[in-house]
Order: sequence, then C-alpha cells, then structure tokens
Amino acid sequence: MNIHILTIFPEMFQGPMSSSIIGRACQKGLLSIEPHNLRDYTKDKHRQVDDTPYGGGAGMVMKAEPFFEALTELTGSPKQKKVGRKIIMLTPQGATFTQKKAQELATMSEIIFLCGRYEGIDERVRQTWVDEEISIGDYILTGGELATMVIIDALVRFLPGALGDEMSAQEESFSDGLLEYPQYTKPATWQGMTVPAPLLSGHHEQIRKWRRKEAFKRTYQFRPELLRGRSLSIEDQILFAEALQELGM
Ligand SMILES: NC(=O)c1ccc(NC2CCCC2)nc1
Repeated sequence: MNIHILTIFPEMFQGPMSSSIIGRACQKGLLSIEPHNLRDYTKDKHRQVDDTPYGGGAGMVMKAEPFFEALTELTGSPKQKKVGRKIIMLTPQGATFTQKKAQELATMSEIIFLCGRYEGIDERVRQTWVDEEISIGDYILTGGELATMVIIDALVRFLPGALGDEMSAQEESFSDGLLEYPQYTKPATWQGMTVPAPLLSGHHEQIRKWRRKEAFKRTYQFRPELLRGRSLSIEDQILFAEALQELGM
C-alpha cells in the first residue's frame, strides 16, 4: 500500500510514522508513507498556500491550486478513478472513523490524505477530487495531520505481517465488537494486588471464558450500546448472564 499525504507540515510525520510498528511495516515494505509539502506545488515566489475567504470572516482558507497541482501529479486527472485508490479529506464533517473503516482502508493499494489547516480547504478541491471525508471524532483540530496519523496507525494493524504474532491475538478479541478484557503481567502480586486466579491456572478453556466474561462486563459497563441487537451464542449468553450477576445486576 502506498500512502501519500498532502500537507504544509510534512515534518510532523517523521517521528510517529517511522517508529515502532508503523516504522517496521514500512521497512518490511508492507506500506510506504510519503508526505508532500503543498508549498512545493505553488507557483508564486511567496509559495502562498492560503488566502482570505470570499465573503469575509476571520482566518484564512487553503488555496485550491496547490492541491490540484499535487493531485494531478500523483493521479493524472480527477476523472481517472483508479480501483483500490481513495482520496480522503480529514474534516469534522466527515463520517466518524471506526475499526471497520480501518479494516476497509487496509485493503486499498493507494490512499491520498488531504490535510487542511486554517479555516479549511477551498471547496472546489472537495468537489473535484475527494472520494471520502473522515472525522476521527467530534472535536476540532488545528489541522488534519494528527487525524491522518491516527487513521494510518489503526489501518496498519490490518496489513498482513505488520503485527508480530503476539499482537494478532488481540486483533480478533477486539475486532468482535466487545471491549478488551483486563490484561496482567508479572509479578503475580504487586502492592498487594493479585492477578485473578483463572489467569494463573494454565487452564486455557477457563482463561478463555474468564476473558470473554470480563469483556462482557466492561462492554456492558462502558459501551452498552455495543451489545444492543447482538445475537449471542449459547455460551456467550451464559457468560453474559454470569457477567451481569458478578456486576450485581
Ligand atoms: N475530527 C477530525 O477528524 C478533524 C479533522 C480536521 C480538523 N481540522 C482541520 C480541517 C480543516 C482545517 C483544520 N479538525 C478535526
């Protein structure tokens, strides 16, 4: 997968996108991440990327030209829709990003992220080029760059080979829509707090059930809406009932 990012702050991507799992995935050739400085696509000597808004008002708006120049260089023309490529704009108006969307994006062969700054990007960029608008949550950021990094972080986990096998286990337990069960590591007792006995039993079936029940407890307590409308297997119904009992419900 090739990821291109149009931004006026390419340097923001150096640290986060070259560290840890993302950095290793790039080194393994599972994906490439290439920020492009929009100023390199300006034609005036001041390398102007923004200007005052028509109709007045505070702040500045990002000019269409640098985006058009960069996107034309990267993709040819707007009409050349390529299968497996998405052009995504990060905005608070976008569809809220989810794990499901992360999984879907991970199947793309190319993604181009458009990062706005100031008051936003000239509307003609969106109407000409943008396939999807995504928001990482209902809050306003100073730019689309951090939202882009969040999305890259979430999708890279779905690239085959990106996670060591120790992480892939977390993958399926989380992606079935329940919250994560509690995690423990050595020592077995820390400041008088002990690890729950089932986890020390070495009894895999007991451990699996304990984890599933804890996931039901947490999901019911913190995100009950995730449980609504779910059809549960017989075993899950039993574990869910036990979870509610232990919660004193
Ligand atoms: N919730 C979000 O994903 C999000 C994205 C971009 C943004 N700000 C950008 C958008 C255009 C100028 C700054 N704020 C919030």
